[in-house]
Amino acid sequence: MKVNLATETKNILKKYGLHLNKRLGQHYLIDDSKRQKILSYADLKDDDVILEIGPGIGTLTIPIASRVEKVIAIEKDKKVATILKERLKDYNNVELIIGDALKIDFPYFNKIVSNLPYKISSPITFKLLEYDFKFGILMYQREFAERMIAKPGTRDYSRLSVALYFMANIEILDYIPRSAFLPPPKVDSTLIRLTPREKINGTFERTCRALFQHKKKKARNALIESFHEISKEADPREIVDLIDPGLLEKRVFTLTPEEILKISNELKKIIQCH
Ligand SMILES: C[S@@+](CC[C@H](N)C(=O)[O-])C[C@H]1O[C@@H](n2cnc3c(N)ncnc32)[C@H](O)[C@@H]1O
Repeated sequence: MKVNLATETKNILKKYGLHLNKRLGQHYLIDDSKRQKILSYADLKDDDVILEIGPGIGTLTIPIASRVEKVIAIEKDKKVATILKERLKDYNNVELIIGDALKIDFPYFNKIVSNLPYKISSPITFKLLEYDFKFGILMYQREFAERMIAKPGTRDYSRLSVALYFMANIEILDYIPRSAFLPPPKVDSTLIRLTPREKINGTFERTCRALFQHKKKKARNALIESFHEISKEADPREIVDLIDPGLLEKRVFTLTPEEILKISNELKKIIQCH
């Protein structure tokens, strides 16, 4: 049966007198065919425990809850959560946590399915990747998704692209136009599958941070200028001069993730011996 998700959503908002708050990224999905796609990519199984960040009024939560063992839904907005609680009264397999997903330790989950609030895209992605799970079906602002998968030498290549290159496998699944949301945001969205790979170490993270503060400079200058991000004790020039000079001559935005890893491994060894 074809569901008119737009009418259903408008009716719920009207019934509860809810005004959506753009600052909380409250753009609710109203395109049922896109919702079905998300659910199908999630490949839901009876024994799945699904984490959902920002369930809103339950557009994804309710159909997910009817197919899996458990849903953990974390919603920051108390008023929205009250509506969701009411809508979920016939479901005893949803743990609704009211709070900021960035500040809460996640209970066990094996998959995450979320239409994310875009403001927290970066910190929530890194937080998620601290956990072990099978995969996530996640909606991001299109520009952010492009930065996630950007290649060296391109405009979008960033600290995020380098870290995620090692931490996750990212596949673009679909593009979602702004008209699929109520109210329509100013940007289009991208649906991705994110599959965790390896965890990265602290030195690598700090090296990326130092380098990408000066994306267009040569690696040598970037490292010296932001060496405080890596170590406060060692003398920057003394340390940096011990790194492979071929790498130091390259501009930061042209370094491949493997080259950045090499720099960070060399730095780690040198600092340990110092
Ligand atoms: C883009 S809407 C998605 C709503 C619904 N899942 C959908 O697909 O229509 C994002 C939701 O995240 C909530 N939110 C915003 N910041 C949050 C945070 N830090 N932690 C948890 N929820 C948050 C918003 O209140 C909003 O309900």
